[in-house]
Amino acid sequence: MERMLVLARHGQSEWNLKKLFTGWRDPDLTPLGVEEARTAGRWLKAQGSQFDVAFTSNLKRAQNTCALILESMGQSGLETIRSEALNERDYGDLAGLNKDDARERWGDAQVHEWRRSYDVPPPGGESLKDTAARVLPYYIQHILPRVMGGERVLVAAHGNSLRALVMVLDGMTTKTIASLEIATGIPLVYHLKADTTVESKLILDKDIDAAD
Ligand SMILES: O=C(O)[C@@H](CO)OP(=O)(O)O
Repeated sequence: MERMLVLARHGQSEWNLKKLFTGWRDPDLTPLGVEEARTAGRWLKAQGSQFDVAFTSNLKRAQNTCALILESMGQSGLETIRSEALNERDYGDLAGLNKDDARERWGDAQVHEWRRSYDVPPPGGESLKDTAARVLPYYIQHILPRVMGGERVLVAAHGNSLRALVMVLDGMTTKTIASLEIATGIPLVYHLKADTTVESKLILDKDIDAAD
């Protein structure tokens, strides 16, 4: 039985381009972000993947990425389930601020701690631990049963909501998670064992031949 789970961060958003903390704000993809999503779909198609169901967040950069991936795989209209549980971490009072300005104001170390530590929340926002506390129950209750039932599942979401998931799948610690970055538009292709742990992981980047 194929237990395939593909995690894809959205393509570049308008606020990624402007280097603004985004969180639950809802900017759209840039033209580059649209292209990244289409390319991800082409890569997945080139390696023979098809999906049975897709999950995405309540934010349009992830929803549009999901739709563009499916479109370039010839799978537009596939069942797609949206949930706020998969949203980006809430960046609280930092949302809308420029990341370079924040580093000047609070210092590199503090800003890095807010962005990448496990349990230090940004002011008024969610830590990765808080984010995991909503992503993981949703994964266990809604996504994992579909994967274990033999369906091929796409999850199009966000840097930090996916870090919460990868932390568990890859068995990372609260320390090693601090150095994990998830690139825009690069799908992570997992196959799971019958006990729900990871059998294989492939990072689908440009080394994969995906000529049109
Ligand atoms: O601003 C955000 O919402 C996220 C993702 O772009 O930023 P960071 O990488 O700093 O967690």
